[in-house]
Amino acid sequence: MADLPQSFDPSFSSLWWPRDDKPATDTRLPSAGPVKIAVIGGTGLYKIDGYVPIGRVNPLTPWGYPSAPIVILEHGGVPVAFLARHGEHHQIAPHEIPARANIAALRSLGVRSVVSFSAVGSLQEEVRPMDFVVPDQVIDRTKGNRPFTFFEDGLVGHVPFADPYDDKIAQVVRNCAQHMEGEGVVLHSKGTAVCIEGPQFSTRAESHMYRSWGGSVISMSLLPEAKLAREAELAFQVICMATDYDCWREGEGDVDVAMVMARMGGNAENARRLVGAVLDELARPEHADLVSAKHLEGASVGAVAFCTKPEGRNPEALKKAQYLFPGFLEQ
Ligand SMILES: CSC[C@H]1O[C@H](OP(=O)(O)O)[C@H](O)[C@@H]1O
Ligand SMILES: Nc1ncnc2[nH]cnc12
Repeated sequence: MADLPQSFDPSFSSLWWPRDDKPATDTRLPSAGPVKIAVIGGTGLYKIDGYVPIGRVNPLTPWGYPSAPIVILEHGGVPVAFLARHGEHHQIAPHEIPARANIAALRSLGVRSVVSFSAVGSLQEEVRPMDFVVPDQVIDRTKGNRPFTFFEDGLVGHVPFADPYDDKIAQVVRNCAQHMEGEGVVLHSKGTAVCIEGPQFSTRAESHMYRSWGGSVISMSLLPEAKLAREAELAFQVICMATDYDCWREGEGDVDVAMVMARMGGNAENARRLVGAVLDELARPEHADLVSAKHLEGASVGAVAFCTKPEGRNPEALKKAQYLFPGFLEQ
């Protein structure tokens, strides 16, 4: 059996077994302690340079397996978990992403802060392809087909979501990008993201409508990851990279996959450098509380405890929630 981190709850040890039932012999978990920081990579970001892979884990959560085995990377003694949102071969469509398993699996490893990465269309002239955007708002245009909450089936919880992303992580990203301005990194420090259902791109009428709503960028993967991270008390921020002007801009080709891939490829180096700089910064001791998401601790327990009375709580739903929060609402 693989070495487990000190903080790891042994009752979940059997979950550290790869999907194909092969022993996790390639898993050497970090000596530096629990893995607190994770990166979720989207289109075009399938690895992070400068980090050494030291293990792969594939936890079976009450919501199934994550999109891909989670790769544990290490750099300067700091462990980071990396998860490919669309699977290792980009074989999972946005509406098929097992977002609950992804977030739950990361949390089960000790992760408390997540930097997510998304390829997006630009809805504003000034957000040029290759620019980065750190959104502070999101408009949900998914169709309710995707699982978007951990609290259901006899356990109700309503967490605040007025500010869907984590401004403390966003500030770290902004500072890092500022230092990289002369090196071709252009970052817009705020913005409203629109998350559509996909997998088809938008119609021209929709694209114009999203612009009129004040949307800055558009993607298919910004939600429900963020909602679930909030419920799981993880500090979560998405970094977007514009790859196209969707289909609203006259004289510009309408978005297609080849365009997205080409622009991601063209700017992949900057994306990796930005993510690397953010991780290095987050690893500094002054960000220890942020990385541990101390500012979110207890929010979900409260959100449920005030809602569903003890006699109405479904034991099965409670057991699932206890995977996220061991001891959750135990009498
Ligand atoms: C391959 S184009 C559409 C695809 O790109 C974005 O992916 P991600 O956000 O994971 O980087 C978009 O959301 C779609 O999934
Ligand atoms: N125009 C677009 N719409 C939705 N998702 C995208 N990902 C990249 N470009 C996109």
